[in-house]
Amino acid sequence: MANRTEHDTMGAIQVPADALWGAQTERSRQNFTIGREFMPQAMIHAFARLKKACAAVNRQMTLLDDHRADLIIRVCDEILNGDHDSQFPLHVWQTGSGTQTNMNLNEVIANRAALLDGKKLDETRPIHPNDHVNKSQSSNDTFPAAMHIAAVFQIHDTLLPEVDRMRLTLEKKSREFSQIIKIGRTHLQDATPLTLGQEISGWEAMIQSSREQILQSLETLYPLAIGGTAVGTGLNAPQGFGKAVAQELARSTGHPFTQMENTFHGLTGHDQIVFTSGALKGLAANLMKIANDVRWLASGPRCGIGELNIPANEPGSSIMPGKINPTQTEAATMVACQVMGNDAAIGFAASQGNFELNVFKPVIIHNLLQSVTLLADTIASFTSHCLAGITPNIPVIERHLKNSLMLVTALAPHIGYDNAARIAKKALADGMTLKEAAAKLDLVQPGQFDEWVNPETMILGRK
Ligand SMILES: O=C(O)C[C@H](O)C(=O)O
Repeated sequence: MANRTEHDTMGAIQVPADALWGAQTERSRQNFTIGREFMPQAMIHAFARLKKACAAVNRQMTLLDDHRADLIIRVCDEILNGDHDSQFPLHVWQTGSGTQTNMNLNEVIANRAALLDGKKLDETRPIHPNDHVNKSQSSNDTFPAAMHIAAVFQIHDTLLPEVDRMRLTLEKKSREFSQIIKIGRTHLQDATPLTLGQEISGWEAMIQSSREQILQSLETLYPLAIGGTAVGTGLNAPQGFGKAVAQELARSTGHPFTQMENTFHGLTGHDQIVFTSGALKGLAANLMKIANDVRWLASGPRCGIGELNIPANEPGSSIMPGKINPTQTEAATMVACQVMGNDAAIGFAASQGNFELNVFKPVIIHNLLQSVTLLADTIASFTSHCLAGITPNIPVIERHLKNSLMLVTALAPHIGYDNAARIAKKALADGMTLKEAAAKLDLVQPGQFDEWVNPETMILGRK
């Protein structure tokens, strides 16, 4: 493969001839071949938005001439358009400040700008990666700002629409099944009845609650560290630079970005991402619980609980003919485990770093964005391929309801807890119905029993 020679302050280095990146990216590419995780595209695009806003503000503050600012902005638009996705080859496992990814952006923008300006990739570029593209900036304030921007976009554009769709699907199912009375279960034991609609309304409310918690977390992400430069003081950036860049981003993206009140905090602490990951963990916990309930209620088809039918999407077994498995719930619960693991890694990483800088930034944003993507995708899949197709298995639901011993609870106000317990125990021990046991013990006459033990009057009016 043909190479060209590029230079940085360390000296010369060979770079693939047509690569838009330069010497510093190439050094990272060679020095950090760790794992298979690359800097997420959402981060690259967030950086492009940020560099574009920085160029606009540098121009307003007369630090960049029109020609250079226009070129930088044009390249950022091309990056956002996906034209240069292959030019960002760096791994997550690199310097903890993300400097090499910041320089990857600076170099690609400078080199592509040279081509747009009619020059060659031969270092005669009109734009310098550090002096112009990185003007008034450091990795230490741009990388954390890009982390927040990437998280906001990814949550807003991919996760929230799927969360909404799942909630609406559950709401529809809850309404559809509002008249189906079934037995409740607590501690995995028979309990008093409720409707299937009420049971699903609990799941719907859990998803709504997660949605609200995620929206609260977005509020913590809008403030950006930009303007703090190397240690938070803003050295080499003009007064008001960070505020103006945040305003420009708010104008161009429609998200209410601001400059963080304390930029020292923005560089050295990532509690906002810990908080956001906590909200995602809450969603993962709710997803785990709902998917588990669905697969238990659908267990069988002959030897399980069997109260729900779920869509038969694919053969479940390579050896057992005709077997159908609850595969969507398995994917969803695996994702929930991964999100909880990511949350633990984010918590550890955010608690680290010394003095003015947290140097665990790439691992923090890699884990957060992976959680968002996995949750968005699995929720979409679980909703379309499972939840939307759930139907009740009425004969099984009715059989379980009639068999349940805990309908006896309705007798307690009439004959007392102790007598009601005697009826339940006798019915269980002698294999008879509650009604038969009540008559045998001479505690409740059959007519009274039918009047008092009526599942329809035991579900109250809620939802
Ligand atoms: O890359 C920078 O702008 C700063 C770097 O992370 C450092 O603090 O050494």
